[in-house]
Amino acid sequence: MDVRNLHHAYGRHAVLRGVTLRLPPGTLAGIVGENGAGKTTLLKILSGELSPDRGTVHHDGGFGYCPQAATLHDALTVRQHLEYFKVAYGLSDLRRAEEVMEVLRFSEYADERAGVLSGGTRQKLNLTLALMHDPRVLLLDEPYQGFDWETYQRFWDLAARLRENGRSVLVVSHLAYDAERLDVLWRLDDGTLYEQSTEPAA
Ligand SMILES: Nc1ncnc2c1ncn2[C@@H]1O[C@H](COP(=O)(O)OP(=O)(O)OP(=O)(O)O)[C@@H](O)[C@H]1O
Repeated sequence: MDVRNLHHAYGRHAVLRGVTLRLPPGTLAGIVGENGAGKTTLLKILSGELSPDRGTVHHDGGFGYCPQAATLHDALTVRQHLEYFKVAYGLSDLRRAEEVMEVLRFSEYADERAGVLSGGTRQKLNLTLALMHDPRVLLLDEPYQGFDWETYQRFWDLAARLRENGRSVLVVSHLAYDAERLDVLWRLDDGTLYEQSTEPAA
């Protein structure tokens, strides 16, 4: 994914003022920024949901987008969500979805309706839906929100595996999480990205 000089404003409020980044295959990258810094705006532009005022986004091949607010249908079960997305993605089976569910340990919820799931389990489903077609580029907005510690660790194992398989993963969060797991970390501040060290603090 190659992103050049993105600018975006809501009315007179300039949120992005020249964002440039490159995500080569096999990269695990992070963007942190305070509330309102423009992280979601940037992800919406990268995913194509929003057109930038200026700048370009190039990527070759499919991508998965895990938005901050889970877009689930409360009346449908977990399995029905998977079947729906299987058709939408044109997949022949649910093998990959089942693998992700195993890793995140929520296979036993397959027949539960989304409306009765806990926040963390909803987020697991949200993540599975973004990953089940094995996209080349993954855009994840606060992906571990509501996860307990063990699930949080499993999330990072999953991200590391994707990276080993040549996928590009971009994790966006307001927290300066475990930076040493990342190849590159940027801070979004005042509409621009600043590269941060990923070395553990001494
Ligand atoms: N549709 C919109 N119309 C007008 N202003 C908006 C709109 N969406 C976002 N904004 C404003 O743009 C700024 C950036 O919002 P954005 O949601 O991208 O930030 P964020 O970094 O994702 O924040 P958070 O960490 O709180 O989720 C905020 O000041 C927000 O109020």
